Amino acid sequence: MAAEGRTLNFNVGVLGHVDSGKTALARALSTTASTAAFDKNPQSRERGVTLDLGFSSFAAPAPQHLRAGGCHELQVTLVDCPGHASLIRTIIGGAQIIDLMMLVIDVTKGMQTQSAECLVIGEIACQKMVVVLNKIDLLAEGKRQAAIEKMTKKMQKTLENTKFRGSPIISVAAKPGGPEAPETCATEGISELIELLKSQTYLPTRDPSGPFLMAVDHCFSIKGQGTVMTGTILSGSVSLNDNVEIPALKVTRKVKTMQMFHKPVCSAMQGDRLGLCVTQFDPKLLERGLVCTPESLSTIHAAIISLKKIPYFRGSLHTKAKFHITVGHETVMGKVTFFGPSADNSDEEPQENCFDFGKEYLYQEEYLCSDSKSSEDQENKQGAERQLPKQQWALLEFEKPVTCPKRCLVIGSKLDTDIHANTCRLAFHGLLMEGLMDKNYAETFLPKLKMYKLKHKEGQVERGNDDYSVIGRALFKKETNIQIFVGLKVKLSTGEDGVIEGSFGQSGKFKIRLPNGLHPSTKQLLLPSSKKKSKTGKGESTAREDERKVDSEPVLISLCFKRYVFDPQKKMIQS
Ligand SMILES: Nc1nc2c(ncn2[C@@H]2O[C@H](COP(=O)(O)OP(=O)(O)OP(=O)(O)O)[C@@H](O)[C@H]2O)c(=O)[nH]1
Ligand SMILES: [Mg+2]
Repeated sequence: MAAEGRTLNFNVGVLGHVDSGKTALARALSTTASTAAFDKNPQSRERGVTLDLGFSSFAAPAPQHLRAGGCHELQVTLVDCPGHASLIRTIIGGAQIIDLMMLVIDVTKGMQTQSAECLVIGEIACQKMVVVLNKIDLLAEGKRQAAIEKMTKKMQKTLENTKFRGSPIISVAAKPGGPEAPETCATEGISELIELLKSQTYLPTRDPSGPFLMAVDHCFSIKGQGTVMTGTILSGSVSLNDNVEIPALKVTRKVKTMQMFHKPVCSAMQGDRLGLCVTQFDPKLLERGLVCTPESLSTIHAAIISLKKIPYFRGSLHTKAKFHITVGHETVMGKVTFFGPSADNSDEEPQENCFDFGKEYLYQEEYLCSDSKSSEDQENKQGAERQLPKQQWALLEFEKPVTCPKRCLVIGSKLDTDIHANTCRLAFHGLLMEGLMDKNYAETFLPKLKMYKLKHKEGQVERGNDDYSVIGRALFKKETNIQIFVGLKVKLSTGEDGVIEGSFGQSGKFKIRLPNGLHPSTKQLLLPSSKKKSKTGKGESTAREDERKVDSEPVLISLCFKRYVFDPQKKMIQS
């Protein structure tokens, strides 16, 4: 192997709006490539392992810039992404394996809803992109060049605000004449695209450490040998005789043989496309799925993620709302609870790698973002109090358990949105910080999550009782058990600090003890006669107004406390 150099498997995702010609393009690429002159090795033409629908590949001698890195053969695996709902899963599933994304645009239509969604996914999951303007044969002959240039400019502008600014844009006709045209009809621009793809390849960082995880896209059995799973290694590495687990079937099997590029190998690692032959199991039970180091995946019922809203998502993100949540390779419905740093930690720098259970967190009714405000407004000093936290989290509670790797990518979307509604269905993306494996997490785990709500109640002083106590009202409902509030501190709008001493008579009234007594001025305010005294005025209108103000403005009582959302005792806490 060493003498002939390495073969690099480079994974290219083919994404785009429905009918933009992704499948046609993948087909044109693999056909053109395999019949092209550079494919001298007859062995590399034939397909050793049957590739599942959506996967195709072509081989080529490695371009010069890869040779320097010790790689002599290049295999490009095209991951042709199918329709909408499954698209999101496929991409997230392959997020770690797609080294480059081809965004296919129907040149007669330009950016469409799903093209935009693909761009969003690309921004989350991919590093590099090539835009392919397809169907140029549909442009009127005489105006073709001008139309291509116009669309190219438009696309450049679209990419301007993304991390793909300046990505190459190329125009092709993958299937000139459309579905009715004979298969032999000559394609346009495909060889140029292959050259472009080759020039865009790079030596991806592949990490053999950590648990082995492979996304299986095809599974079949070979008589007398075992069951073969083909797929792409998402993380870690695997060697002959390793035990691997198929979590969906809850079985463990031994690796008997392995093949890469039709050749037997003893080990393989992240990014490789592999055929893995293990001791027999019924291949029908696993069409697509995962195979991994035993017990390296966990099945979780809920999760804590760190997340960001996808700016193109027009809806708001409300606590208690339900989303389709893609966790690793599975998509389930889940309920979301948003939270952010506590008031004292709001300035803290984001922690991407861990979630600190020692800290306190502030419950949020919704994800906080600057959407509705202009960015100018945000910079404005006046907007300082609305300053956004640097990091926000969510608790996800799944309708059914999901099996996923640690730290996997999480995407929340509204897949039930009408696909013709022309809106981005992807709502947020994040990283799994903590998976909750216990089915009874609500009792066993959530109480450890110190997420609190700040509560503020306001009432009024009805009258003074004596120099050291007043009677309050309107702070509680009639039926509230005031007993549980006894001992809590309150503050009067006139400045005095007090403590709730107990209920007073019926109808929710209560007594407040003021350890430092009432201010003389407050006493004056609360005098029952103060209302009547006001008729003695000397005609000064301002004085009268003042008095009227006094009459109409009662002394307010404010009660502030915090309560941990998951505290089973619902204790009220004051600092
Ligand atoms: N005229 C013309 N038609 C094309 C071209 N490429 C694809 N088509 C046609 O466009 C239609 C859609 O092509 P597909 O390759 O199935 O598109 P897709 O993007 O894979 O579609 P989905 O997988 O359903 O999202 C088919 O009828 C193709 O024949 C092209 O270059 N020119
Ligand atoms: Mg297709």
